[in-house]
Amino acid sequence: MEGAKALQLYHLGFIGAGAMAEALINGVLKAGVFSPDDLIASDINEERLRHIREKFAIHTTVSNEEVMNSSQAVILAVKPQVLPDVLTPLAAKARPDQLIISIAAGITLEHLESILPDEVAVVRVMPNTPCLIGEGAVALALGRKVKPQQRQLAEKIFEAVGIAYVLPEEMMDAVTGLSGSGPAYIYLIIEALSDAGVRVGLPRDIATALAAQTVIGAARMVLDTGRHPGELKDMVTSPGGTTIAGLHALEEGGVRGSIMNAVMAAYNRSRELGSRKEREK
Ligand SMILES: NC(=O)C1=CN([C@@H]2O[C@H](COP(=O)(O)OP(=O)(O)OC[C@H]3O[C@@H](n4cnc5c(N)ncnc54)[C@H](O)[C@@H]3O)[C@@H](O)[C@H]2O)C=CC1
Ligand SMILES: O=C(O)[C@@H]1CCC=N1
Repeated sequence: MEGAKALQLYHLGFIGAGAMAEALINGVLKAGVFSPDDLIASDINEERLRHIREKFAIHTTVSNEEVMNSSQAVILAVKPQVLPDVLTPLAAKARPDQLIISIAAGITLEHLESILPDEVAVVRVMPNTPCLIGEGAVALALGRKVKPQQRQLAEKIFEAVGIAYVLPEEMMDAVTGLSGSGPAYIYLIIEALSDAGVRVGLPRDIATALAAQTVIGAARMVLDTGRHPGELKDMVTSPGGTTIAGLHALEEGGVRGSIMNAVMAAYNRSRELGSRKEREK
């Protein structure tokens, strides 16, 4: 262990220190819910651990077992394809006073509970990368053994990094298709808007800034006014004006259908990842 607190529990441990773990570590530290001394992370990739240690000054280790043994709550942040193999050898170390949180797309509570000892509490969570800056959209599904205090802990972690809803597990694949994968769809749209700006003569940096701020502004209008997106769209759209010409082009391009297809495709893939046979492909 590098810089460990002997015999003391960490509040939160991460098994897998990749992109999503990094977003969550940054988010909880930035929100001030935990300090670096409260956190520990493990990974098989020592380069990742060095990066995480240098960026956040948290404790790191190559031993997943150490994270399991020393943390009050453990976030399983490895890929769904390897999660069962990572968790199985650690399962016997899990304790009833601990909370196990999986952020792996597709992996069901039933599957996680079947690996862990009977009395251990599990929460399945679908975060997204904007948790990095406290703007995440997160859904939590509670396992059978989760006590009120453990639910509070899970909510505290994820409310610190964005908006967090406790939902029935049946909705988790849908959440994955929408908000879990969704940032990537929006980046693609921002990139396309920026390209379009360059195509009509704007400098790249200005085009990207205008595109990104337009997405932020439009999203804030939806959340802050509570108005239907269609009504807000109509507010932009003058009769015979520029916007309706642009909207017509989007409708001709089938953008609504494409976006719905994207969410459906990610939803279906999340369901596939939940099935053992498909994960092994
Ligand atoms: N990236 C995203 O936007 C989101 C990811 N997720 C979920 O988060 C999980 C992690 O995804 P990412 O961070 O994107 O992947 P990633 O590939 O960036 O991170 C996974 C990390 O796990 C490590 N790892 C692999 N085998 C290990 C082992 N045996 N023990 C310890 N560490 C090991 C890898 O070295 C890597 O650093 C996945 O299950 C994914 O479904 C959920 C929501 C959003
Ligand atoms: O692409 C993936 O599988 C992960 C899960 C949701 C977002 N990224």
